[in-house]
Amino acid sequence: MTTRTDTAWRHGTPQRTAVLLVNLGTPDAPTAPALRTYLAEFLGDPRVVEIPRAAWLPILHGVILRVRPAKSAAKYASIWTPEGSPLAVWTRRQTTLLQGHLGERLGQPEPAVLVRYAMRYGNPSIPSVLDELKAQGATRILVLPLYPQYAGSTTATANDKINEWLARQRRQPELRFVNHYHDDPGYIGALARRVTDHWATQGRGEKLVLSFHGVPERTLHLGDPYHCECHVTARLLREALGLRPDELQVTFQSRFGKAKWLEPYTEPTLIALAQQGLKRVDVMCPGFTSDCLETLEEINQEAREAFLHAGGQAFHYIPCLNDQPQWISALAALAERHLQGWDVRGKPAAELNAQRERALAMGAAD
Ligand SMILES: C=CC1=C(C)c2cc3[nH]c(cc4nc(cc5[nH]c(cc1n2)c(C)c5CCC(=O)O)C(CCC(=O)O)=C4C)c(C)c3C=C
Ligand SMILES: [Fe+2]
Ligand SMILES: [Fe+2]
Repeated sequence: MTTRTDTAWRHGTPQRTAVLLVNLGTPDAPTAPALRTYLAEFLGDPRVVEIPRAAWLPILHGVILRVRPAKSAAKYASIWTPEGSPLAVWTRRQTTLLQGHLGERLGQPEPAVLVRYAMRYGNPSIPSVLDELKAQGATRILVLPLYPQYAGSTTATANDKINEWLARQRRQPELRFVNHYHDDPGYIGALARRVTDHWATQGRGEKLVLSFHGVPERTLHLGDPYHCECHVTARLLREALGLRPDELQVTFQSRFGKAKWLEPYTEPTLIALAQQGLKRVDVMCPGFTSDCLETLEEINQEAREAFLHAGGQAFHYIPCLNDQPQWISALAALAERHLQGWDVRGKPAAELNAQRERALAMGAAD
């Protein structure tokens, strides 16, 4: 329902631009009750589990939410930090760094562009952050998901949540959505730098495995571009590193449920490589822009153990982009390119206000 009164902005309010970083979200604590709340929201999303509600909700509430929270909580406990869940810690840090970077690049001490983050599931929620941005006078919002590859189960559902909020506003901000940046040279360059920095200090493995989060294979046939975008990222990264096709392999992790997901699966591939005599593997997860449960526990703990148990001798995990300076620069450049049409660059807030006041004085605007 539309809000009856909507007086966040008065006549003559200057344009204020914001960048909203959107990430998946994470539980508030590594405990079974916190996991139950988080998983109920996440797995109750029809964009994530595309099974008719009448069939899925009894399974979710009857079986999954009874068993999975405690198991997942134990996994989260193994990666939790004093500052909280790694996904939340890195997302906060990326937000702070991007705010500094954009302020600096746009040449203003007082940020003309506000940078905030919101989580699709859990906290801070998308509607709460949008309310806050609106109250701070953000009349234009650039939505930048922290997912380089587009998927219905990540990018689209975040956009849906934003549009749900928009539908409740009497006076709507202008919105712009970045769909994907899987082939962005800044993103690819930051990934390549991550790998070459690792090789410079740790030497190089016989193969570089790129493990992306999986999705049901069915979504590929239904037209979701995710699979293709993961492969484009991998090819561009391979070219940037000057590797032969056989020196790099794409795999998909985190299968959920019984259906077929994108193949090849990460852990069985690593086991097969070890069994074929591969001694050292380097593993990286380019689809995750922050280290999180799926990289720190599933890859760096579980997959490592499986590879070593199958006869591999060295497993090198290359961390996600996190707060790497090249990555923050790439994000800033990406945001700036999308902000260009909004004419923010080089126009400090003070100048925009002065322009507005001149126009008002001349009676050219209300
Ligand atoms: C990066 C892209 C991601 C896609 C695509 C994605 C699809 C997807 N995920 C699930 C189920 C789960 N994922 C879980 C954790 C999780 N997933 C992503 C990213 C993508 N998921 C991240 C970054 C994380 C980690 C969050 C963190 O807190 O660190 C979980 C929760 C953990 C668990 O209980 O295993 C589930 C469940 C499905 C079903 C799906 C596509 C349909
Ligand atoms: Fe996931
Ligand atoms: Fe997982």
